[in-house]
Amino acid sequence: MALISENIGHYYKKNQWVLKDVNICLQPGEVLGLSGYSGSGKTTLARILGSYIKPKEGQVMLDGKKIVDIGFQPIQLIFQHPEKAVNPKWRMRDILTESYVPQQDILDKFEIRDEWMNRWPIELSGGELQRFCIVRALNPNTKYIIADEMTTMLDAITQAKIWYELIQICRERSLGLVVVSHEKSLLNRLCDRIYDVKKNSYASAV
Ligand SMILES: Nc1ncnc2c1ncn2[C@@H]1O[C@H](COP(=O)(O)OP(=O)(O)OP(=O)(O)O)[C@@H](O)[C@H]1O
Repeated sequence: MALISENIGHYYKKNQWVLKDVNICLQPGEVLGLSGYSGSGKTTLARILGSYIKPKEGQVMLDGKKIVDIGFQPIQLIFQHPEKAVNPKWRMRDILTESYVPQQDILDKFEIRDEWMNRWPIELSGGELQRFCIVRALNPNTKYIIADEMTTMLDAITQAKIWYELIQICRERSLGLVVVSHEKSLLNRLCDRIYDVKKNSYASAV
């Protein structure tokens, strides 16, 4: 069930192309990095891959088919700012279980404590909240995860723990993972391949 972007092009202001002729193929279980300087279009591409933005040119295909907007989305995005990705009027238990009920072992892996379940989002730290967003994205029907600067605001130890667990789960379940980051060292450590958004080309992770 490959995730393929065919000749993607996008602009926000007419004819000022942010992306042009982007062709990406991501296989299940593969970890792909998106690199590029600030403003090069990484987030734009991530949102196109996750069907948050319809590109001006080209299309995204999953398993040879166009992605439909209705129903559960098999491509899940995780954003840099978890507080913007949750409903502030919902308690954490409801946020977590909106689309499925995670098993205890996955909550343990991400060190999500039972006492947090009755809290409101504002009563958790950014790192705690992000762990809920990650587990929420790991619905059994998820096929691809797109993580856009997901751990940028976390300390190095928490960052390392989260990536370790997420990559293990992705490998076990054969989920494709797109890691968007401006940190080349992080991408080199995590990814099988890296796509440079501005150069429109792949470079092998070293
Ligand atoms: N909604 C929008 N309307 C207009 N221009 C936008 C919009 N979103 C992004 N842009 C512009 O498109 C370009 C690419 O932005 P994008 O956020 O995709 O880059 P990025 O590589 O993710 O940057 P960063 O690393 O700083 O987050 C930038 O010049 C940005 O100003």
